[in-house]
Amino acid sequence: MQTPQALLSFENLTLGYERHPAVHHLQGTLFKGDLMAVVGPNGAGKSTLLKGLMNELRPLGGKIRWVEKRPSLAYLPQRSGLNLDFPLRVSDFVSLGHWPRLGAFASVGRKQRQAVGHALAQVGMQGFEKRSLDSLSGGQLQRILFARLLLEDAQLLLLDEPFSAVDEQTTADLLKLIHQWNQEGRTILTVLHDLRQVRQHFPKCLLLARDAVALGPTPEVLTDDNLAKARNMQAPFDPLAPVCEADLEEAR
Ligand SMILES: Nc1ncnc2c1ncn2[C@@H]1O[C@H](COP(=O)(O)OP(=O)(O)OP(=O)(O)O)[C@@H](O)[C@H]1O
Repeated sequence: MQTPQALLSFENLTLGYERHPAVHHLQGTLFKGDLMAVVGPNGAGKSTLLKGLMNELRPLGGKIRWVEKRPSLAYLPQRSGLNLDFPLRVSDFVSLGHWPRLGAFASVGRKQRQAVGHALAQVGMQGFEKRSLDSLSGGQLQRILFARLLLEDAQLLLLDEPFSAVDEQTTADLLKLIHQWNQEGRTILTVLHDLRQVRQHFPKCLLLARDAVALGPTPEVLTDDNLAKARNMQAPFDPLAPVCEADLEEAR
């Protein structure tokens, strides 16, 4: 078996908003080809961590160290953060997945149109090319978002609650795609709430409750003890709280 190669390390990483931390002093390594779930209570900092990886947030402290150069990244935001209620054609929307590699102003040729058709077929949405986004059901929309991810062809995939409000069959189909991407050597970080799903499909896990409770093989992370710790550590985000208690402690 090959020795796993590190993709990035979190070095005492603190992320937050207006100087108030939402993820504290995170340490750990993500390896190339990891299939990792990020779990924790509401407000634990899971989406914040993905935003940090996307460079949407600058660390308040510490850093993310990419071992080689930053790989290509694709991000699936939480559905609640998306406004897709406009009459864009499905095929035009999925075509946007070509942008990161071709640029926004490149013309879409026959090869790219075929790739759109192929991606739609892979998510079971062939024949939907001309439908408008605002006519789709929630599960169909999620399949379309996955089709766009397919075209992005990124090495690191960040998925924020990809199965929320999605039925069992759609979840099973999308999980299959995630496994396929992983078998192709891509690294996948997925925010999830369903621990049964995590145990069944994600060999590695990061349990967050603003601080990292544990990171490693899923059976070692999702223990009763760790889950109880996560529940106890979870404190509501307080905009009036000191900037970071751990930092204050260090300064004393
Ligand atoms: N733009 C923002 N400005 C200020 N605070 C924010 C902002 N976004 C998130 N927060 C706060 O940061 C904390 C972590 O939020 P985050 O969305 O990362 O949690 P989460 O673990 O993804 O939660 P959930 O499971 O509910 O989606 C929360 O207390 C949240 O209110």
